[in-house]
Amino acid sequence: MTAESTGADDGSDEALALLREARPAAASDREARPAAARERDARPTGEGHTGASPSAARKAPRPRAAAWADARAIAARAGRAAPARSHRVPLERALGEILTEPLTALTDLPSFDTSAMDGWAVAGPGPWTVQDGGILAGHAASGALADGEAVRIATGARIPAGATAVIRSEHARSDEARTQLQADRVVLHGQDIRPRGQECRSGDVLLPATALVTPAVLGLAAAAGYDELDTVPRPRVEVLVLGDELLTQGLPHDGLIRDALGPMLGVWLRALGADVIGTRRLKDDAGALLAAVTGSPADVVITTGGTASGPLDHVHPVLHSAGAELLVDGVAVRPGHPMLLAGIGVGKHLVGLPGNPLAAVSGLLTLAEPLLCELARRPRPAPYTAPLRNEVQGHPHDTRLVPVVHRAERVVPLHYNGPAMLRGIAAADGLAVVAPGGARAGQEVEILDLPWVEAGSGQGCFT
Ligand SMILES: Nc1nc2c(c(=O)[nH]1)N[C@H]1C(S)=C(S)[C@@H](COP(=O)(O)OP(=O)(O)OC[C@H]3O[C@@H](n4cnc5c(N)ncnc54)[C@H](O)[C@@H]3O)O[C@H]1N2
Ligand code: MOO
Repeated sequence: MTAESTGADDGSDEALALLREARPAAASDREARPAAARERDARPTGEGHTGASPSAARKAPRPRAAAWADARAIAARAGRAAPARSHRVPLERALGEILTEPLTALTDLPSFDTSAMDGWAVAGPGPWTVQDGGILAGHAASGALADGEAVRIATGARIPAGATAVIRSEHARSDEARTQLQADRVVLHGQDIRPRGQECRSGDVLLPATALVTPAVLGLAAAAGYDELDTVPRPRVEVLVLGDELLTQGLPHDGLIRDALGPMLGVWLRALGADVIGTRRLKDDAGALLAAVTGSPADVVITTGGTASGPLDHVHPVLHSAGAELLVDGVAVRPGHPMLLAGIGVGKHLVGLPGNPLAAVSGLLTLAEPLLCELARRPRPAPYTAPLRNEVQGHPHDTRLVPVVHRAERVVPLHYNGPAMLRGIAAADGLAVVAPGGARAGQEVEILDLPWVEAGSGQGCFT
């Protein structure tokens, strides 16, 4: 490995480091492990869960991991295959959702002939006799103008019947008595009048169904008379954070560690367009997990941890008990290879993210992102590539996802990209997809943008 290359963090580096140290596990190390972990090792196999035995799940041969691109395609297909849904929501709740009905104008726009400028409405050629008063925006129709008459008018006000043009205040002069008006320049017929229906006629299709509701679409919908819109609801997501070893505050102690995923995933999922209905922390208890999974009202349940084959890794046996269909069971990607995707009912899915935090991010972007995007019927961001500034060492047969930051037309692979680390991804603005075998400096690699730095996909930040 060159000084600038980044290692294949498939766990082998950590394993080699341990071997090199050749240090027998000290009794104090063993004792420092959480009581729950000691208990879980001591527990007879199969205890503490309902349904299929974890040991059976452990011993059953696992199917071959899906290739990374195949796993994403399967997740996307699962989302597309879910039954189409639509709801009617007030405008302000529709932002970031996809229209299920065309946006058809409910009115002409403008809905009346409108003054485009502050000035005078005039009828026929000048000079004009100025009428008393004036017409302001929001006022009902005023009296008609006869040829040779003018009246003060504000931008946005209704053009009186008979008016043939608007003259801007700065382009005309009235006499001292303010009864006669003279134009400073040629007055063109219809100038500075926005005619009714200039932008659209009632019934015109302004946007097709499938359009993304952006802030501008909300403005257009309001202008065109809408109070509510028919859209694809955001997929409802519930996050279940598993692990007896997790603390929700304070410093790590006695083998317990802070939960890094609970604070991260809910907001990340919202940035991916999900309606996160809750984040629950569960102990390593198969019964509790089964109840949480089968009782969840969410369209997508996201679990963290428990995907591997340790004694308290309950996700597989619980899915078996729940009669789930495993669509992806392991992905040839580092980190994150134990990630999984299962169908848990009509239109309902579970994404099992591995517990190691960067591995969980990998699962989020590999499986949850395409699934959620398709469930919400949102367009997938177009894939793009960027050249690497530095060589990245590859995994022999798995894809690697490596945190990178864009710098001067290139992407710089970041250190601290081990499966249990968040330091690299916290400084990153994307993940480079490095094919098995690695990539040279200068080589183009696919980049997965992080949702808050996404540019050009039209979905904005934290929608
Ligand atoms: N025999 C094998 N063991 C493991 C394999 C394997 O292939 N064979 N794969 C390793 C890999 S890779 C990963 S990733 C993990 C996945 O494990 P689980 O999904 O079962 O997750 P846990 O065992 O519950 O946790 C793993 C690790 O992550 C920490 N963790 C869990 N949740 C959180 C959280 N919310 N915040 C911060 N850290 C968390 C946990 O304490 C563990 O250190 O399995 C390997 N083992
Ligand atoms: O590397 Mo594991 O794949 O930590 O998820």
